[in-house]
Amino acid sequence: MTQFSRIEGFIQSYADNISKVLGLDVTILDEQGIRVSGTGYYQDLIGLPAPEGSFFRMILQTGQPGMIFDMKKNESQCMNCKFLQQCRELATIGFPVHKREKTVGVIGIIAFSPEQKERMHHNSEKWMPFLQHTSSLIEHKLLELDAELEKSCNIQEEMPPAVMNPVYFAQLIGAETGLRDVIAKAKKVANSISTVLIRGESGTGKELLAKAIHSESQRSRYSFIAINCAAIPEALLESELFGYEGGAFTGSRREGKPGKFELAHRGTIFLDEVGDIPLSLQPKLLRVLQEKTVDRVGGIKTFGIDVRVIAATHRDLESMVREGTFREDLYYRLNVIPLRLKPLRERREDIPLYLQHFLYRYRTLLQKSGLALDAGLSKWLASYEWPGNIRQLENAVEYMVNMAEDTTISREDLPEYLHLDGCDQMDAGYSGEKVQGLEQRMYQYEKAILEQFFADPHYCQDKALIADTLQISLSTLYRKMEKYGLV
Ligand SMILES: Nc1ncnc2c1ncn2[C@@H]1O[C@H](COP(=O)(O)OP(=O)(O)OP(=O)(O)O)[C@@H](O)[C@H]1O
Repeated sequence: MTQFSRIEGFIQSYADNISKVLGLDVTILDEQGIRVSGTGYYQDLIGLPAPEGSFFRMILQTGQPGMIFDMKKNESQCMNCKFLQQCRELATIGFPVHKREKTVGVIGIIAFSPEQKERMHHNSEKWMPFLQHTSSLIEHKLLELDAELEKSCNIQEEMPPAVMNPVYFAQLIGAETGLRDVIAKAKKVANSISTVLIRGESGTGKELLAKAIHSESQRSRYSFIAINCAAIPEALLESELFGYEGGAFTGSRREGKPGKFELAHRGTIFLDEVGDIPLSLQPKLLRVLQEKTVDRVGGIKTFGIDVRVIAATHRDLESMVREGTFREDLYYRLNVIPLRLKPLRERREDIPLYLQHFLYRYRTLLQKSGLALDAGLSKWLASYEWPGNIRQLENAVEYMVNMAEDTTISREDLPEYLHLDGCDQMDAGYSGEKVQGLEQRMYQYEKAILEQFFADPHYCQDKALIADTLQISLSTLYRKMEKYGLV
């Protein structure tokens, strides 16, 4: 979307009026060469790009007005036009629209009949200043719009930024080991405006990484606003994200309420569980991401926002796009900088670091400073699959520190579910062999089967064949690939 799309109605009324006054067809293009308004023949072409190499595109490039009084003879200006053979125009005048010295559009008037062509020929000297005047009016309208947007931004600027303890990349456990690559990428894009999409299972540290990106960016003195799209009922999510005006719906505050996007102005918004955003809201989110403006629910004003977007999901968005539950255009808009956080089972070297980190934290918090982990238990914990990832590991350590009665945390102090998951088979002397529960064994087994297929040259390029052979649907295959890190 360009600046013209925000004043579409205004521009179309100009096109209609010029057409009436001059008795010719009118078309107006935006800076990308998209027809934003048109009369007569051009009405049906609104929203479509002008042909590559066409006369109006040339005006966009040069920023100079131009006329062609005989399209058939003046082939030099039309020679590169991809539409030349089908063109029915007889004569045309094109005038650029500038904004602060930059060419941001073109107004064109077109003759289709010999009589119109004749009139254009005779009146061109009078019509040029007229077109220039129209162009200035459009520029004026665009500048007015900028000022309005700026004003709405300034109002937001007066809001105090939300307080958040900064998180630095170096503080993240695994920054030098299992997370080194992803953190290196995150550092590179910390100051960019591009949208980041963090993928990873639940509890892998997506929100923490988002906070670190914000903390190490130039936006860090403004707000980091997080919203969990899965946790808010569909009926409320729209007003939470985009805000509402007073009286927008029953029970709403009289003075209205800014949405998370407005609150994040100049800062960062973290759209957690973005894969759970309902289809009905996806077009509005896409519009906000593209146009960087927000319309509150029940409002008529548009707020300009300057927000860095970081989204996260544990969902297989590609499958969702294929199944039609997630819009493809929104997916591409979000997935500009993809970052993937590996689950703990794929970076086992980090598990002892997390164990030590959380042990230290809870020993201190619970004032049990002398507490240590039994060596055998420590090895077993390092070999465990941790389906809930870091959150689960932290939770287990907190539980154990609470339960421990003497200076060593032992098997008896483990949460119940870990007993069920195989730790009871651990010898007192611990053999060092990994002991796994049924769920973990199934996991390894399924992963190994898929890895075999992807290592086989006969199958590896043909996912449909793999899905057929395993008698599962293609979307199930994609889900499993995501789960086992085979994408
Ligand atoms: N690299 C890390 N170093 C230290 N602590 C971490 C790290 N990653 C995650 N944690 C901790 O693990 C817990 C879960 O992290 P976080 O909430 O960021 O995960 P998430 O992937 O966003 O989870 P969900 O998808 O369920 O929302 C938090 O307590 C967080 O502080």
